[in-house]
Amino acid sequence: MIGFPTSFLWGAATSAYQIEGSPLADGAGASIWHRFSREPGRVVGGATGDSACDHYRRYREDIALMAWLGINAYRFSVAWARVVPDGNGTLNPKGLGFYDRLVDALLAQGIEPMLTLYHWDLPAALEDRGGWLNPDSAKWFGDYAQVLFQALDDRVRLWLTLNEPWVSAVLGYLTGTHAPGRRGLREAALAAHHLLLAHAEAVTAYRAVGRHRIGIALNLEPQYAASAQAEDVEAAARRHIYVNRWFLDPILLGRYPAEIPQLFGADWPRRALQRAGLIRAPIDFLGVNYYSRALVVDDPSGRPARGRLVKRRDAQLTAMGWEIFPQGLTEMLLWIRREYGELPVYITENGAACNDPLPERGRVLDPGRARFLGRHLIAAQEALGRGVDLRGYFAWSLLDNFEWAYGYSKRFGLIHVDFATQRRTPKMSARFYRNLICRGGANL
Ligand SMILES: OC[C@@H]1[C@@H](O)[C@H](O)[C@@H](O)c2[nH]c(CCc3ccccc3)c[n+]21
Repeated sequence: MIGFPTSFLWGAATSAYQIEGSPLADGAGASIWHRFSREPGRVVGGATGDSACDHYRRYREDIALMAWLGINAYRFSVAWARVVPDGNGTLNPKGLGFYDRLVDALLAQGIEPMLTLYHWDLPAALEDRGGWLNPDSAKWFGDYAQVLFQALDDRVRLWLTLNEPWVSAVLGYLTGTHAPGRRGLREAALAAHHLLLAHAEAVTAYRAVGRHRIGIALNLEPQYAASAQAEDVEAAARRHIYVNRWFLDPILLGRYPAEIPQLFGADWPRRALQRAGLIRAPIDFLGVNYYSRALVVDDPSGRPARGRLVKRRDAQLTAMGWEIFPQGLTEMLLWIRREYGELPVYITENGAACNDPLPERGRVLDPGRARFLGRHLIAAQEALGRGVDLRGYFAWSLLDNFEWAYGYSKRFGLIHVDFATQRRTPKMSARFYRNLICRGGANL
């Protein structure tokens, strides 16, 4: 088993709305999650990101924790509405100033910033103009990206355009469980298309001014048939197109999978097919967010992929109910290489929600999370040994934080946060990860 390259990035990941708090401070505009979390019934316990981890004010303390952890990279996202409060127009220097200081403080600790331009928190003012359903959304995003390229490309060398556009489109516009909470197959397909055009707009803009590397972070999930029955095998194949290829193909091949218009039927935006070619703006690396696999049975009523998810009775699950399945990471990484060729890859998210005990005498014993990380790093090492050009791993998440519709009821952090006092307590898994990084991932 070969080890990890010495240049390997050992990181941790977060996102703006989930950790920053102070959503309207210093001239920031509201985001769709600021609005959505205030709508009754949308978030467990009626929680919002008003405080979250108070990272907007405590970022220096958190960077000191990153230094203690020994990570050499940190993935974070920029809140679009801090930098451009109405989404497309006047800049807010104070908003940009926060990220300027954050990047400098990271570099001062020898921590490589990986910046996600968009992690679901669209400016509310743009939602009022149709949001991702408006064909202008790609240009809005390109203009915003340009601002950040100008301001930070002298220090940020790893850029991500979007975090999981599939989730933005499906949970935001089909299931309605995420902001902006709309429900419609046609809207989801249209939003997805505009998100892809926005990604391409930003990559194209970067090619004109950027000196480093840009990619995108996708939630990728291997789909397994729950039985050998033909109808289950076909359902898993359909869901593979729906969850993985719907976005990978346009981004990396410049065309939608042929099966996608069939899955969406009359709800598929016809013009999308002609414009798919615009989406293939070559990227420098792919970000893979891996958590679990899906086990699929045929479900003729399931829209649009006509497949339903099941769990094995003996499956080990995280506190999210997701099956712990490390080999799926190896298989996904190998599949990407077979299907799309040699492309540098970073695991931009991997982690587990666990029912952690409360801190006791400054310790939080979360052996399940340490074991999850270890098993997935072994799976990553397996892929490396079989030729995958894996450049880094970002644990989700540095801190317990606002877990979207679950509010603060699900904890993914390496570091425990007491949201009442904002006290941070590194968990056992943080020490495990720290020790592992110290030895460069040897003897996993
Ligand atoms: O749910 C844990 C994390 C979120 O906190 C991140 O913001 C997000 O990037 C992220 N993506 C996934 C996997 C895809 C997914 C997203 C939302 C709900 C279910 C699955 C898991 N996570």
